[in-house]
Amino acid sequence: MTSGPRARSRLDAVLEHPGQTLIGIDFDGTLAPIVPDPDHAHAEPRAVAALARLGPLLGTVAVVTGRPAQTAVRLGGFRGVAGLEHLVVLGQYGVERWDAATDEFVIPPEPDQVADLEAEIPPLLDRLGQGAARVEHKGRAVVVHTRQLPDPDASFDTLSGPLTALAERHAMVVEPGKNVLEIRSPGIDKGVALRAIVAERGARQVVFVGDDLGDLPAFRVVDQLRTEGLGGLLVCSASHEEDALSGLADVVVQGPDGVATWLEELADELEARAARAS
Ligand SMILES: O=P(O)(O)OC[C@H]1O[C@H](O[C@H]2O[C@H](CO)[C@@H](O)[C@H](O)[C@H]2O)[C@H](O)[C@@H](O)[C@@H]1O
Repeated sequence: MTSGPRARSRLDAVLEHPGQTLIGIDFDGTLAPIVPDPDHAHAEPRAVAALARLGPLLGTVAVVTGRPAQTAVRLGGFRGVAGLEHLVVLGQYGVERWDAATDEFVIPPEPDQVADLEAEIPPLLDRLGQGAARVEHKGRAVVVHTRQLPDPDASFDTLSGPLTALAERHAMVVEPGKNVLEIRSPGIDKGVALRAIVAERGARQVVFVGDDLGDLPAFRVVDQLRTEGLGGLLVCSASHEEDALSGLADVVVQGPDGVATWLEELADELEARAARAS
């Protein structure tokens, strides 16, 4: 399940105090396999089933994603799953929230500057010869996808500078990801979101599972929380596309399939301990 004695002792702390543990998990590339069309992504069923086993055993299970909360709930199929009655989904990097317990969404109003910025994107893409790039509208953010273009990496490089300049003119920032450039408001990221829910839940152990650059702030916060006396375990969903997280992680698994297996093994071990204790 883990690699090395340090990772093992960090996992042991989780196993010994599951009720004080919060697990935060990313969606795309971690719970859901990467697919060309973002509307066709779906959570790996084995991973959802494993989370449903972990739900009653852990203090908190939270999906922390760049997706709008409503999209993540729909694509994840999280509503009404036995075992996930207390799941929390933090969407748009923590700006939005869904609580399974109440089935309520908290979705703040969209920033005014998004519509103005969006209007400038199609002519900019055309000028750069990238008019076929897919534009994903997320209400409070806009994502330009290059995965479906003939040369995704070259298109990403072509668009990176001009989209960053456009974002800056509208007081927004660019969040790069796997063949995506996402333009959104500054001020909140997955680290801020994770720290807030850890404090809200009074968690003493934090596990975070992620795969992409947008997960780095959460990885850094877990590191900081360790220096503040909490337990922390970092799991990387590795891929050939992004390597920024693997060197920081305690556990490296191969993509959403590996994540699902790791979650199943965690559930197996926690259920075995609970059975021994009863
Ligand atoms: O925080 P996450 O849950 O990882 O969401 C981040 C972005 O993920 C989505 O894009 C990624 O997944 C797509 C579907 O598999 C894929 O086509 C794309 O290339 C990936 O980068 C999503 O579309 C974005 O809105 C999210 O910001």
